[in-house]
Amino acid sequence: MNNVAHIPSYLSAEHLGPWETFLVQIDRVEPHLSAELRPLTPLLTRPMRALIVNVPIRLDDGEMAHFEGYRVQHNLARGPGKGGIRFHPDVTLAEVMALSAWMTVKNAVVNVPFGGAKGGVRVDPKQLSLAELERLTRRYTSEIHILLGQDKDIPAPDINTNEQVMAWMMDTYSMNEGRTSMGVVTGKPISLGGSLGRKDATGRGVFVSTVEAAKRLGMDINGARVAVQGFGNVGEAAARLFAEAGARVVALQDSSGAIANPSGLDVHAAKAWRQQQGRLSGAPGAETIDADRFWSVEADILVAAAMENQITPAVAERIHARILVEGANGPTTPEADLILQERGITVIPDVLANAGGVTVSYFEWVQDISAFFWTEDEINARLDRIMREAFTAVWDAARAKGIPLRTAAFVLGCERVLLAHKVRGLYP
Ligand SMILES: NC(=O)C1=CN([C@@H]2O[C@H](COP(=O)(O)OP(=O)(O)OC[C@H]3O[C@@H](n4cnc5c(N)ncnc54)[C@H](OP(=O)(O)O)[C@@H]3O)[C@@H](O)[C@H]2O)C=CC1
Ligand SMILES: O=C(O)CCC(=O)C(=O)O
Repeated sequence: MNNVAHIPSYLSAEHLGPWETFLVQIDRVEPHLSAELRPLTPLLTRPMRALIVNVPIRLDDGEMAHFEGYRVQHNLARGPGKGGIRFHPDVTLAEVMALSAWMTVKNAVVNVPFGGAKGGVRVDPKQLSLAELERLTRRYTSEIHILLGQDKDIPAPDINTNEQVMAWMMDTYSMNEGRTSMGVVTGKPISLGGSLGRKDATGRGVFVSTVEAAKRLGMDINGARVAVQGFGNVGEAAARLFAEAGARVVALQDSSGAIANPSGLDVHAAKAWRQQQGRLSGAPGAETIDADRFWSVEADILVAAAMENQITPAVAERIHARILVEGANGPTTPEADLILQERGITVIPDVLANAGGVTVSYFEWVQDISAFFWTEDEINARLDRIMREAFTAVWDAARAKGIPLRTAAFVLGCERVLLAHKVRGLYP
């Protein structure tokens, strides 16, 4: 069956966006699923639940503003919903559906006991004051309250949301419940039941999975040239960890533009500059380059840690790197994926490469529920082990079957999800 042919009635064909990418990925993986589980594939091509909410807030000047928000639970077969909350002007239902579906696959790839969910509000948070952002977060949390709970659906940070936003979400949920619920949100501040290691966890997972790939490809991380798109939670931590391991970070990009230095950038100085100026471009010790030139920079490893659909066919033709690591969700279009494959570029797919964040979110949830907290060394050691094991399982399956890492990761994740459905049994 061609899953792309299946479009839910609430999405128009023109507005499929990243959901179409997900459906193409499912089309590509379906022939490789076991004969026993393949007939259940349609369960993955429809989200289980999608809630659309209006988020009205009073702005500081007394005017009312309305924002559209979403929480989608794609699949709950393996456990409560888990996935981040995005505040961005381009958020759509189709995007949140895709992000929730990638969470389903990702959570299964690293075998954490969660289903897939994701949420978002179509808003440019850079235009809001801190007080407006807090009102928006609290109202959105109240509107999606009916879906939330530590055993139902557990949000976390994503683009433009951080520890403070998670603290407001946890507080709003707790106020509405009349009790303090630590485990309802992860990525919280340490002072509020957050976990050591969560802040860097996604970047750390990106780093660990790249080290594993480099080992198998005979590439030394020490001295390797690395370019990173996105310098937020994921990209900054990844760039820092690569630099600490002796790699040369030769280019960085945020939404303001790109900076490059073939001899290596000072990641700490770039971070300090961005904190002061609110942008990367113009950072000292680097050449500010055209955003499009970023993709042609001579690098061995390219980390995409910004948004979806960044690696288009035109970009895929120009990439120099031997390894593309998807720190972001859905950065590569399905057409570009085929070009990268033909060009022999190893793509470490999002559902594996960026799974470090949700893995430490799982640790945070376990710590909150058991009210017993671990050391950072324990957390990092457990994270590294889970990432290495997941990478090895995906790499070995890809080599054994002669398929790309993305397809192998999807086979692993989708089969775990479909097996849960099969064992639970479908309603007659
Ligand atoms: N946070 C997490 O734990 C996880 C995040 N991810 C994924 O990683 C990606 C990044 O998330 P996260 O780091 O949390 O988000 P942040 O909001 O912390 O950072 C996003 C970064 O991407 C940059 N960016 C946005 N749009 C563009 C663009 N068009 N071109 C270049 N750079 C751009 C932003 O620049 P600027 O600040 O200038 O706007 C910022 O530097 C997303 O795809 C997210 O879904 C995946 C797993 C877990
Ligand atoms: O930490 C989490 O629960 C989810 C993080 C996330 O949104 C993602 O992995 O894309």
